[in-house]
Parts: sequence; structure tokens; C-alpha cells
Amino acid sequence: MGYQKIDRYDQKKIDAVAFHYKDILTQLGENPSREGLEKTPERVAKALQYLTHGYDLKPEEILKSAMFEEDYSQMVVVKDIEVFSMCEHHMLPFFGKAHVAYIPNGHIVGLSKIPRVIDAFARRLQVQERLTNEIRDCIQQTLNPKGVAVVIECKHLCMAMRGVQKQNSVTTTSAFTGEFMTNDKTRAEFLRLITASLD
Ligand SMILES: Nc1nc2c(ncn2[C@@H]2O[C@H](COP(=O)(O)OP(=O)(O)OP(=O)(O)O)[C@@H](O)[C@H]2O)c(=O)[nH]1
Ligand SMILES: [Zn+2]
Repeated sequence: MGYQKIDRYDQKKIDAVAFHYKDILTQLGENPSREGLEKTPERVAKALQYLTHGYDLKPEEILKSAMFEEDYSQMVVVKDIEVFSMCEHHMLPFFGKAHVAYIPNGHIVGLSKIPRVIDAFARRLQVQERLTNEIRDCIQQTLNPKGVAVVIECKHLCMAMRGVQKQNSVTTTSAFTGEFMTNDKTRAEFLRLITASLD
């Protein structure tokens, strides 16, 4: 399918990034020719291409590919969706969970497309706030529901492994449209549902 990740790597890009990584290893005091590191520049280049493959995806097309007319007007919540992204400041991972809800307005969307949209934006260099807003805006503009809610909770390795070195802090961001903005009860219901446990 056209919108999905191509499963081939762009060898030209891999070669270019690997070339620079070899130099970076030297600058770090390593010997890029030793056995364990010989293939590392190429591995890193491939990993980075994977971790930023969201630039090749079209999140609106992902949603449009599975929109169905349906007379269902209650809130739809998909919660506890794993998120892996990279902070644009340090290029270190941040990861955690996303919770997304929408209130249909004539159309529903294939459930798997919500995590796919999250990945399309998360697999780029990001800040958590922009990631949250981009997911909200994409769903609102493409599906045109009566409201969208997005909550993301993440740990940032740039705050844990280095810098301020806080191992347990979690950052929560949220973004709302429509009824989630205007109706306190709707927003409270969403927040109750995402904190409720199945068992
Ligand atoms: N708002 C926001 N900040 C982020 C995110 N990811 C990383 N950061 C922050 O980006 C900031 C960059 O600040 P700088 O002072 O330029 O970078 P730095 O000297 O490495 O800062 P420290 O991390 O405090 O050592 C840091 O405060 C990070 O914690 C994010 O998703 N959202
Ligand atoms: Zn960072």
C-alpha cells in the first residue's frame, strides 16, 4: 500500500550518513576499523533512517484509507498506544503511551489507523507538544469528528541519561478540539476512561 513504510532502505542516504558516522566514531576516540565497529556506521545510519521514517508517510492518507460511514455518535477511545519518538534537541528517545479519542460525525475510522497516524508523526525528530498537536490536527482535519482528544505521557531519555538526570519524571501533554474543549463532562469522561483499568 502506498502510504506505508517502504521496506527498503535508501542506500544513497545510508551511505552518506554512514560516511559521517565513521568520522564521528573517530572524533569520540574510537577506532572505527576495529571488528566490533566496522559495520556500526551503516547500522546507525539504518537505525536513524528507521527512527525517522515518518517523514515518508502521509498521515492524512493513512486515515483516509479506512474511513467508513457509520451512525455511531459516542466517544471512541483508543488508549495505551505505545509511542517511540526522538527529541529534536538531543536526538535521544522519548517514549511512553498515547491515548486518543474522537466523537464521530458520520464517519468512523479503522482502529489500527490511529496508532499508524501516531507513528507517522512520532517517527520524526519531535517535541512532545508538537507531536500531540499534530495528531489532534490530523484527525480533526481528515475525519471531521465532533471532537478529538489526545493525551501523551512520555519519559525523555535526554532528561534521564544525561542533563538533569531525573529517572522517573514523566511528561504529560494534551490537546483537544470541539466537544472535548467546550464540554467539561465530555472531557472528564475521556479522562476517566483513559485512567480506568480493564480488570
Ligand atoms: N518542551 C519540550 N522540551 C523538550 C522535549 N524534549 C527535550 N526537551 C528539552 O529541550 C531543552 C533543550 O534545552 P537546552 O538548554 O538548549 O539544552 P541542554 O543544555 O542540553 O539542556 P539540559 O537538558 O537541561 O542539559 C531541554 O530542557 C530538554 O529537556 C520536548 O519534547 N518538549
Ligand atoms: Zn532532548
